[in-house]
Amino acid sequence: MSVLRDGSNVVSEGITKDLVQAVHDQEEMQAIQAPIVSSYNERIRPLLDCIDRLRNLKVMQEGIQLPTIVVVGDQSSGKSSVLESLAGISLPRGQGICTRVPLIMRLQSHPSPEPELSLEFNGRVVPTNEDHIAEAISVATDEIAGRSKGISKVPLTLIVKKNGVPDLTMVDLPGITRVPVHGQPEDIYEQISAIIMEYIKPEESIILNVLSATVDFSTCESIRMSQKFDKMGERTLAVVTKADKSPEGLLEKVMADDVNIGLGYVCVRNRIGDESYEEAQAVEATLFETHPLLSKIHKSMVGIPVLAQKLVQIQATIISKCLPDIVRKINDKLSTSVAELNKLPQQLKSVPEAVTAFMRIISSAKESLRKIFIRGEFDEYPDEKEMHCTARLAEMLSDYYEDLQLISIKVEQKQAFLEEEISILEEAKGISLPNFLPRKAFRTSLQKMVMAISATPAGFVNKFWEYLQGVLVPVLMKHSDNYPQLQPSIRRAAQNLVSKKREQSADWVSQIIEMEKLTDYTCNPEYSATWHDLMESQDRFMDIINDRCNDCTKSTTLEINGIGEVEVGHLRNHLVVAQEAFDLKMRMTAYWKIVLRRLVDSMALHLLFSIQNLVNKDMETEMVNELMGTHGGALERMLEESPPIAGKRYRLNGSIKLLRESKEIVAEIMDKIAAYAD
Ligand SMILES: Nc1nc2c(ncn2[C@@H]2O[C@H](COP(=O)(O)OP(=O)(O)OP(=O)(O)O)[C@@H](O)[C@H]2O)c(=O)[nH]1
Repeated sequence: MSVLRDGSNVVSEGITKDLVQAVHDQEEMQAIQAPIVSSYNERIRPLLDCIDRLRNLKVMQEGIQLPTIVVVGDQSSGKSSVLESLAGISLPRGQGICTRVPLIMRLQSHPSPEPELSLEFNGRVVPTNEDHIAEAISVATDEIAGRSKGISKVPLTLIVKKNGVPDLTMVDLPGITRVPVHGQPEDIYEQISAIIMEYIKPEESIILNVLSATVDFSTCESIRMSQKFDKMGERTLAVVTKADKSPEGLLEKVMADDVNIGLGYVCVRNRIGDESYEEAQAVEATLFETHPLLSKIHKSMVGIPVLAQKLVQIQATIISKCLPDIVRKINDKLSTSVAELNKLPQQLKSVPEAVTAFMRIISSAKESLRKIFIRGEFDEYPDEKEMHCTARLAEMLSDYYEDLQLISIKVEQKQAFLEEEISILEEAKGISLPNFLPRKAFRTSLQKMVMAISATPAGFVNKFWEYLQGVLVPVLMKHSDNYPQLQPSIRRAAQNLVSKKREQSADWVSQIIEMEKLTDYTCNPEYSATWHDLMESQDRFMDIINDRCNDCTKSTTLEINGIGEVEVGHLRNHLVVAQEAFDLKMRMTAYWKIVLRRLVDSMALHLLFSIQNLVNKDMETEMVNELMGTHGGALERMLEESPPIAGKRYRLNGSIKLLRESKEIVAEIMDKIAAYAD
């Protein structure tokens, strides 16, 4: 049984299952000395061309991954030498880092005996030839990544059209090194890792892991890295180079498969020094046939021709497997981009068009504001609690009522029971009948209470308008999203409007406070009812302070309905005014309830009225004045498309063009596949 079979036990499903099967089928082929060019190539050539054309179009920029054979390996493991052997050309080779940019190598079998080589990078095509290719790659690398030893993720494409090469596209990546050599940036490892990961992460990538026979595979960085994304090695094929240098134990190493290589191992001996490719091929073939140790390795696992055959097979399988998905993704992305483009605001060409667009912003914003401020519908902002305005406003009003009550209680608790009332009555004394509660005393008491809470309504009004601004501005911004050039003016208009409204509310509140101070009136029958209830405790009160009850010596506390328990013992020194003071206190208590409710009720009506006016009338006027008034010029600004929208339109048009071209390319190949199937 071959190592390949052992190694593939772990593979179970999906693309990788097909891949492993493909490799098995090939293993069964008797023609181990596979001709690099075969009729098989002619079948996969169109598939490969299609993928290469998509790669050239840069369809990957649109997030569409293409099946790619990615060559990874530790530094100097022999990656470039393997590619050279496959392509039969010279690449920059040597000790230390040679590959400094991703090198996309497209090998194409070509009928003419004259090879054609060219490099594509930075939008240019540079023709070259076999004698100068290594030098041309070094020059292009310097141009992309600079002359020092730095690296770059900008790829360089090498097209090799040559008689006898396999139809293959592979990406050679910089070798992994942990220690920066002279002239390399300190973070070279991180930079190289980032590039490698970007290429090997997609499920569509086949990892060609180049391992030197001279090292322990489990210590290779490239194995560690490929296992991060392909833990079971299901899409990893290992090429073991330098078999000639380290033949001892190689068979055992690949048989043991300690590093989980699902797609199997191929051991090779690359060209060395000045050998020609023909010489190198012959030396390799002899080595694996005659070497006492290497000849024991199964023939399906040795030599560059076997590697070429395997890669061609794997590539064909992965491409045909991925193609339907690529077609679907291209179609999906195309319809998403077209829909996004259609959603962009229409490019305005004239002032009437700009006026219409402006009026549309106002009316759509108004409708949203009516929903959230007035009708309490928050379907546009289901999860943003702050935007559920009617509920928040109701909460704010109930907090406001509680605040007013708390302040009133604190004022009452400042002095002992009736002490305040007694002092007011003392000062309100005049030449008049006794036992006749002077109106002046009631007014004084009322004014003191009103003064104590007077700052609260003003504070509440500020808090409310601040909240309203926090809702109004985002709603307006959302509706004017397509015209960012208008947004500063719209924001300013909204802020000005809220300031004006806040001032109006502040004036209204101070008037309300003044009115409450001036007049003590209510038509609410609850006032009299409450006063009567409270006065029911008066007799008991008088008994306690006159010491006329049995238990009065023991306890001088009195329970009053609606007020609670109060200490009255200190009032025995004020027997003359105590009764009047009690009456004054109870009248004030009953009336104050009415005052507080009136303050909250009228605040609610005032605010809702203000909101209605703001949404229905004032907002439009303010916007028109701000945007079209003397400092406006908004309509002219609307005619110039904003840079972000123009940028988005440009980007979407670019994507759509690219995706349409891609769609045509894949449509062609799908037709061909359908023709084959027939
Ligand atoms: N003896 C022998 N030497 C080899 C073999 N393969 C590669 N080499 C030598 O190993 C050295 C490194 O090979 P490269 O192909 O440059 O390695 P690389 O992985 O591309 O190097 P970087 O891109 O710099 O990471 C070169 O001197 C090659 O000639 C082989 O099979 N046998």
